[in-house]
Amino acid sequence: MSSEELKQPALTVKNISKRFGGIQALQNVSFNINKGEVVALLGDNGAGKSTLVRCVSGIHPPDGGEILVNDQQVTVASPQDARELGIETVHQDLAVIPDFDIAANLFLNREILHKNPLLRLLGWLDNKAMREQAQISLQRLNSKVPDLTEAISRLSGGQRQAVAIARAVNSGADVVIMDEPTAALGVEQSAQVNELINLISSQGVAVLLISHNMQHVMETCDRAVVLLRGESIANVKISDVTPRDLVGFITGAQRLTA
Ligand SMILES: Nc1ncnc2c1ncn2[C@@H]1O[C@H](COP(=O)(O)OP(=O)(O)OP(=O)(O)O)[C@@H](O)[C@H]1O
Repeated sequence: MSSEELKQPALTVKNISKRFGGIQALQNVSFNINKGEVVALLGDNGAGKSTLVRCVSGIHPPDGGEILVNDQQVTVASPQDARELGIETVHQDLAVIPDFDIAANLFLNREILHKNPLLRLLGWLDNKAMREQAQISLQRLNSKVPDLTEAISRLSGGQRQAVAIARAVNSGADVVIMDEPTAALGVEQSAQVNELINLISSQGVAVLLISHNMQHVMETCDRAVVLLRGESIANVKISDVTPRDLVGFITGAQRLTA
């Protein structure tokens, strides 16, 4: 991807607002993520991060504002809409099915049907094709997972995370949103997930990362957007700030209007 293409916004949110009863969860939040950019979405508990992710991934309709994908205004009325628009979300619970094998999880909701027309009609799946493609997409992510027929329940946290990220990338997503991808992981597994994030961004995928871990943000992200009580109060390049600055924004001690 050329450096010009990398400057194009993959995802833009403009003046997104969302209220739940008496709580203004989001108030006119605006920012964009360029192709190949990794942007951290930061904020204290209750700041509005998950609500924003849910608006962008089609779970909550925003009360107002616009969402643009590749500079085109879109309506994201359901998670299916988000997927079709190239927005994939890796939620904290990962939504993997523990008893299914790796390949089956990679193709969840987009299974490849059997080549034989009669068997297709009966809903038979082409397991061989799914395993072959699963192998290719995990290799593309340099993921060290064991046998693809291994049940997800037998994988480590980092390997499950890799499968969930591979699934998102496998779908050809332009934007991948990750909710606390390393929260439950050890040091080595977190490093693996960081490598995956670097790799997919180098392939032009825009990444929005929710994290409470400032070291992870400093190592992995290009920019940070900070929410405070539903408002965006900072939009900064990581190379311009220290972890202390970020904590200052999160707690509201420092403010820098986006
Ligand atoms: N479905 C809902 N119904 C009512 N209030 C909600 C709902 N979802 C979120 N809220 C409220 O909106 C505000 C923002 O919540 P949100 O979950 O987006 O914050 P967050 O930044 O993701 O926090 P955390 O880091 O704790 O996950 C909070 O006050 C929360 O209680």
